[in-house]
Amino acid sequence: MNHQDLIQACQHDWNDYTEHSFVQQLALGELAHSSFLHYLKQDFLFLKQYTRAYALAIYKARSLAEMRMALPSVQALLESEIAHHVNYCGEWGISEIEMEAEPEAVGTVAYTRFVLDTGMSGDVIDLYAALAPCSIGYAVIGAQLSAAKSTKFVNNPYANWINMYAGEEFQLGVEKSIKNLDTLLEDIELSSQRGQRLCQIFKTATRMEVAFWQQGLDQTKN
Ligand SMILES: Cc1ncc(CO)c(N)n1
Ligand SMILES: Cc1ncsc1CCO
Repeated sequence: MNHQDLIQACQHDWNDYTEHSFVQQLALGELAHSSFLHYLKQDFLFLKQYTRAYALAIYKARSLAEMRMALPSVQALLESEIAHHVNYCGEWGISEIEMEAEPEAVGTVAYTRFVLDTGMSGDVIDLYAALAPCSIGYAVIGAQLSAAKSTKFVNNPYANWINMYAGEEFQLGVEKSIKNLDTLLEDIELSSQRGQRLCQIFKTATRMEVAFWQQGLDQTKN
């Protein structure tokens, strides 16, 4: 099996995730500031836990080659993506210290602890199945938004966000992660118990992504 099988096994949830109303409104620059700000602060907290999960992938690795697989992601998260969120929040008048002091929303706790628990109680492939919707989904969303004629890049306060996920650094990083995931999945039969379990994990994380967007939208104040 490969990563496409994981997506196809939850195609409906996958579409809800990658075409969510939060994303559509963001592309048009019509998303409420209150929604985006809540999302951005929660996503910062999400990324801290998510980086711990990538570090767990090094701990759970069975070989040096597998240990090396996770390192670029840890680095990209700490030095690039989280830094981007901190800068972004800075522009909106919020400091890193304030962001770290923000309480985690229930959807943030649920998603990150699901990923960490899957990795703690399972093996390294279970962990990668739980990590995968995050990186693959945002790469799909970034590419879709940057290709769509309807996306606004001028007078859109969220243009930076789109450019980051559509940008080469993120896209190439995810391409590499997908190659690694496909290597790990190569010898697993989709219809086997193991294959079905991985589909289940991937689907749960995808549903958590839908809830994460919704958590932002629910903060809409006019
Ligand atoms: C919730 C969530 N999923 C995926 C990404 C992509 O890294 C992110 N920043 N946040
Ligand atoms: C930077 C980054 N963000 C989520 S995953 C990842 C590493 C590439 O998969």
